[in-house]
Amino acid sequence: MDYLRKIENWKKEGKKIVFTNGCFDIIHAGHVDYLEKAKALGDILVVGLNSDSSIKRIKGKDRPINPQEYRKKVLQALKPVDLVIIFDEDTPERLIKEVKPDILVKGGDYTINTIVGADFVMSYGGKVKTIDFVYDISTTKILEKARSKQ
Ligand SMILES: Nc1ncnc2c1ncn2[C@@H]1O[C@H](COP(=O)(O)OP(=O)(O)OP(=O)(O)O)[C@@H](O)[C@H]1O
Ligand SMILES: O=P(O)(O)O[C@@H]1O[C@H]([C@H](O)CO)[C@@H](O)[C@H](O)[C@@H]1O
Repeated sequence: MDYLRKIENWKKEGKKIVFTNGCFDIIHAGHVDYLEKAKALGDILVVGLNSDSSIKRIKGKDRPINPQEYRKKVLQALKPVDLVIIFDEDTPERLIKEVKPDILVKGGDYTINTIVGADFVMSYGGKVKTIDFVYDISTTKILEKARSKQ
């Protein structure tokens, strides 16, 4: 797989790989803050992006608003993001096992115990971190606000 070759090359260059995942349906200030802080924990930021069908299963049939290729395009254009990989399962466990990141990151809505893949990453000495929310915003809140104005 092409993305794994890229990641292997970065590792050979001694770069620290940070991995996170999410839906990133409507990008907001919270996402940007989060991605900047995630990137600052290492050298390369790899983002696992939920496919459309996985979002439908997790968040309901009305989601996502934006299809995966559009979500990927926006995410890839953000400064801290080096690589976006779409995954189709409900959790990124398989992808985390492929990528073997040095640092696994999720938002402050998670604890180390609830982060999928945390045990795996810690098993080889990798680190697991959460990043606190600074902005009180989410894609769901944006949609609720927009719908209430209709
Ligand atoms: N306001 C925020 N501040 C910091 N991190 C955030 C914020 N909102 C989401 N994140 C983080 O961004 C990542 C991707 O989240 P996701 O795409 O599910 O965003 P969301 O806005 O919470 O979506 P939804 O409202 O649909 O659940 C997650 O790790 C999440 O913790
Ligand atoms: O940040 P969210 O929206 O809570 O996380 C989603 O959760 C999914 C999974 O159930 C927990 O890892 C995950 O597949 C998805 O990438 C989102 O992060």
